[in-house]
Amino acid sequence: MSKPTTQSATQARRSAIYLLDQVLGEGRLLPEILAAGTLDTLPPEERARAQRLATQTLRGLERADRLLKKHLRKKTPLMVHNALRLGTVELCQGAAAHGVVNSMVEIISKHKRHGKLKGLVNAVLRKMADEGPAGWAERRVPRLPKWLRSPLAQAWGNEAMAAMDQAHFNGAPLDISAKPGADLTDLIHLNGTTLPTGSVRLATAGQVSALPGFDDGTWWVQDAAAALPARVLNLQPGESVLDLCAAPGGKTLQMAAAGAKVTAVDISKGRIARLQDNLTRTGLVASLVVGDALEQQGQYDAVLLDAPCSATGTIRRHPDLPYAKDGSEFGPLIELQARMLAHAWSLVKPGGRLLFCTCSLLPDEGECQVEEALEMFADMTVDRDALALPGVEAAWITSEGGLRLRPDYWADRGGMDGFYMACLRKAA
Ligand SMILES: C[S@@+](CC[C@H](N)C(=O)[O-])C[C@H]1O[C@@H](n2cnc3c(N)ncnc32)[C@H](O)[C@@H]1O
Repeated sequence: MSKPTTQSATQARRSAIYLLDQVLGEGRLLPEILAAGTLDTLPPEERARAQRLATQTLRGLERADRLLKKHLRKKTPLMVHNALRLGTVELCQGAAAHGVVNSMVEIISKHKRHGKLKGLVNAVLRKMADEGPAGWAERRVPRLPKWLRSPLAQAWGNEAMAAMDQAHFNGAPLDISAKPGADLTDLIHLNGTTLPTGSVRLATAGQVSALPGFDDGTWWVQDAAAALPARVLNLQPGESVLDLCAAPGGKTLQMAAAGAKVTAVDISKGRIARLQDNLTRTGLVASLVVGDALEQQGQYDAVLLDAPCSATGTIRRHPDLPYAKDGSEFGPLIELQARMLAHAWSLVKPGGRLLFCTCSLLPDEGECQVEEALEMFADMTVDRDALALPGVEAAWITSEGGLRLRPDYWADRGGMDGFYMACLRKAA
């Protein structure tokens, strides 16, 4: 990556502050802000840099606020506070002081309403340049906001919660799934390793589309945990499978690559278009449907339901989530998941199977859903044998027979997304 000019570095910082304002002030998620085309006028490198800076700041937000606290006696406008937070995180993570301070002072001085606070920004960031880096290392690992940390600590215990905080702070490497038999030697030579479950992990990736094999469509980006539901389902060539809530399609690609006849359904037209792009690039085939999972009909050898959920398992990649959300939508989501699971069950042929999964850390969106379904449907059993896969550890298997994955697992390998899955068999 080339070194940005002073002007483009300042523009990336200005955009990063805007992203932070939107997440922390308006409760919007980063992907939603970016999908609205807000940063589309920036050159791709600047856009990527703005995104990276905002993400880094959200991961370190609690530390930055603790360091800034003693220098901010009065309430500071959010935009100025976010500039200070970003500046603090950059300075504490090794950026050159003059670049960061000059940039932030320029951004604030040109701001219509807050221009008069440029002196404050200058003074505080100069102090941060002096004391910040040492103070940074001494502060505790940033914790999730209480509204989310409390239920997770209650579910998994304080020790696990601390390990999950660490995993969220560390962020996530890039994981790759490939077509069966694909040769990924070039990726492995780059700086990749093969994980025990078969995914390939790159410690540092840079621009994904520039990596070897991307243009040939031999692989796609997919977290190692997210790659397990399709492996557990273990489709055989020619089997019919309904992929509910399918986009952008990591699991669709796996199932199509296994030779199954895949029908992929998603309610979002835009996300189905991304799924189509992924199929085109990889040369794989699936029938795509824009529609509501609850309205699908038919009978399939297998159904995979990746139900909409809190996405709390993906905070390593999406540190905006705990700040943009407040948990108020969890109740309706849990209720929707139960309805979807019941409907999906009606679409499974006798003798077939349903793979239920969510990228959530909340038992209400995983273990509890399956326990309740098992009570409700007399013809449903859990297929524990389906979990006997390379790399799946016995300790991850739950009492009801599902697979619980958490971001603190594989800590020495770089973690994994939080996920829950269970393979449910219908009586023949
Ligand atoms: C967790 S994501 C799916 C990820 C996907 N399975 C994959 O592997 O790439 C959840 C998806 O559910 C879709 N969705 C939400 N409500 C839906 C509904 N009622 N019917 C169908 N899809 C829905 C969303 O548009 C979103 O794409």
